[in-house]
Amino acid sequence: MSDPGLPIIDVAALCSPDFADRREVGERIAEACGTTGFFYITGHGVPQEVIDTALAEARLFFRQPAEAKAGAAADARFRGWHAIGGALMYGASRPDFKEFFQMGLDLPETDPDVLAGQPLRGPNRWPDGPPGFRPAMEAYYRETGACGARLLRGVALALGLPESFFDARYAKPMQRTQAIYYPPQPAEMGEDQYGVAPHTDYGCITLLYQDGTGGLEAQRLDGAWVPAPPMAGSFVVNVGDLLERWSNGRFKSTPHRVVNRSGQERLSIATFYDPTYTALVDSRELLAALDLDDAPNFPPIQAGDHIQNRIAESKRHRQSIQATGQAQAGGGAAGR
Ligand SMILES: O=C(O)CCC(=O)C(=O)O
Ligand SMILES: [Fe+2]
Repeated sequence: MSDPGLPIIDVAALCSPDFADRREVGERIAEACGTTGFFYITGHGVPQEVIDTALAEARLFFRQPAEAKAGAAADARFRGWHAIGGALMYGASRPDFKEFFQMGLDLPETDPDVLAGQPLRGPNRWPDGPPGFRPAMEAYYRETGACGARLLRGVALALGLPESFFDARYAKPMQRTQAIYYPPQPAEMGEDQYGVAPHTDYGCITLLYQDGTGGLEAQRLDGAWVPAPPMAGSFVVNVGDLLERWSNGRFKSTPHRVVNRSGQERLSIATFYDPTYTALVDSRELLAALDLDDAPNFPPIQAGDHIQNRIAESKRHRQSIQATGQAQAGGGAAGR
């Protein structure tokens, strides 16, 4: 296992009955989040079989012809399959060279939040095949969500907050789990063609499992881009915008990107583990809890509104690029 130069944290002790053990993990998380905002976790408790099965089934799903995948074409809530050309990061000049399948908290049409038209809420959308895809993705969603909840207890400790701080704010999480497929990228596409253009994640924390291909890069505080290569059995975790806001800027939402220069296909599965839509992200809570006089660096915002705003921003950007004829691929919907 080569040293990726980013912190590797064994988080198994977050489940220890001994508070001192849990606090020690919190300290390591504080160190990582306060610097790169990008780290690897081991001892995460997600069974390897669940990960391997989800990767294998996702690979089978993506390798199908477009017509088969179109049966689960993304709806207005972003659930389902997004074809290539569907995502354009704010500031990028070309759509990301990737396709993806997104699922979230599976809510029936009769759910009060769905009835009220809360953005991104609703039932998942499934393709006809492969038959193992749905159960594999559902297991992955469940396990990585549980892992996200455990990890957030460590993040709370890292911020000097009660361990349970995030629990109530995740009663109905905006978890989005996304299988992402990067086709082999022809070299002639040039340097400004990204798998995912530089961006920060919109929510709190992201847990990412990547196959062995490589291509993910994170930006250090000094501006340098460093590789975050695959490390078998571990997740890459990064801080998103909402955690930066909640922490009043102590933890940074780290820019990252994917450049697939391998000549091979690449597969990853990201879980954006984000709060209830209506959870108020207010850094004054942290300042009060820690008895600090610092001024809040961000105005309070509803978690879902921030995520929705960033998706809308990315969509507007895509439309303006397409209007000026710069984009090489089109269709689908922007964002995640
Ligand atoms: O596929 C990856 O390695 C990263 C994907 C990513 O950063 C994203 O979708 O936000
Ligand atoms: Fe990302």
